[in-house]
Amino acid sequence: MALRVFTLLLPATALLVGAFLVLTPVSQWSAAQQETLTFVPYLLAGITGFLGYSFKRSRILLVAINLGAAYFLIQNNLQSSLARPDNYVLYSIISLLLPINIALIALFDERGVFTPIGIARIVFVSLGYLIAYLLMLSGQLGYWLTGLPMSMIEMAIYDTYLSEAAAIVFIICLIPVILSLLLRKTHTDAGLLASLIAALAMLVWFDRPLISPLFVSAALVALAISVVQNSYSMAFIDELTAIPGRRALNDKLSTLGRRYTIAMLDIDHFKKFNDTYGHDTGDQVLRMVAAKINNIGGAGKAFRYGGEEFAVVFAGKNEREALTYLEEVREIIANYPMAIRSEERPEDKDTGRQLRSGQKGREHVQVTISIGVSEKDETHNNPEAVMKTADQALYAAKKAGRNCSVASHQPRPVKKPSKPRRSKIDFVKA
Ligand SMILES: Nc1nc2c(ncn2[C@@H]2O[C@H](COP(=O)(O)OP(=O)(O)OP(=O)(O)O)[C@@H](O)[C@H]2O)c(=O)[nH]1
Repeated sequence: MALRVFTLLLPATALLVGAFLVLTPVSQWSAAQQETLTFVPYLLAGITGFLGYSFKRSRILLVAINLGAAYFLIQNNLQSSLARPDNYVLYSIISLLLPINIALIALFDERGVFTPIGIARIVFVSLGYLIAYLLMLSGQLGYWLTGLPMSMIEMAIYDTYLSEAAAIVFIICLIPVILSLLLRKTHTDAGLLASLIAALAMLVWFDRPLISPLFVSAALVALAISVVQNSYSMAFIDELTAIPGRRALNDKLSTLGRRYTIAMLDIDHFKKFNDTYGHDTGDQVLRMVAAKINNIGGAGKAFRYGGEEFAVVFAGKNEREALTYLEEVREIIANYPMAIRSEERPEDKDTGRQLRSGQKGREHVQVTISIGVSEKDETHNNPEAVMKTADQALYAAKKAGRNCSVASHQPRPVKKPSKPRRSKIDFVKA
């Protein structure tokens, strides 16, 4: 899980670090260049918001509005000293609206933009900024200063402008944003966390020249990237196993060169497994098997072909070379004791008795896979033909007793199945 979250956060982290690193060089740009830079966030807010709308990522659209509106107020009303009462009140309002809106957006589910709830959310996110803007225009904001709590008036936490109250709000708002990322593990949630951190950095170092255009731009680009990554995942990554799916396999097959090997892998007696332990435990097994296959050596690329069938493509390798890695992964899976929760007791009485005699609470099951493998040669000289022969070899592996690999050029199992699984089906790990 940690690796997945780390991968999700990688582009956003790179962007924020990049924005921080260019702060000093950018402040040495000419006045005209700096002026141009201040328009970039508007453009990015428009593009990101449009992407969010087009790809039905309403939360992305809402954050783009949130960042865009805050940036508009900063650029138009906060380019003079924060010692002015109205400026400080506006700064304080922005430092509360930004994190609170992001935290609420993190809690929202995805909804259509032009639905009553979608429109209500857009109004809600924009309203605070609109009211603040109108009050600022009327010159009344400064009068509020006397009404603000002391913790907001104290200008500094150490040497930053952020008030203690705003700092506490930021910390509280981090909780739903981080929880949403850990639970949903989506690119959108990674973009939301990046936006919150960018907002915090911008407000903490508020007096640094061009901090707002740079950090708002970094957050908006991170959000736009998250939309693209999300669409890629939906199209190419299998949702259940989180490894590339059939479409990604077709893509890979179209790029193969002169030498390659394709393997087809299938979980043995998976129907019986599902019937015995239930579909949810079956899904758990599929994820475990996919994870092991995905870690295969020899630069093999794993795909979920469909159902309980997987494909591994070895570019630049022959059958013999690929078999070393495939046999390795077959044995890893065969020897892996998968713990299942005790409430997932099998319906089958015999298996249940065997399970109960094992470790209480942590029952272990074990599955095996069969493998068919084939390389490109003169007769099978395109990926479709190679896959077909790999499939025939897989059928031969099933007939030979399962839990073994068969190569198309050598139609006997590479290694005799240590535990043939033709008739007696037993998933319980001894
Ligand atoms: N839990 C779960 N089961 C799935 C999924 N996709 C396919 N299956 C099941 O996989 C089973 C495949 O069964 P079969 O094709 O008959 O093959 P098998 O039982 O594995 O037998 P052999 O391949 O001959 O060893 C079916 O029961 C499907 O319902 C899935 O996403 N989740």
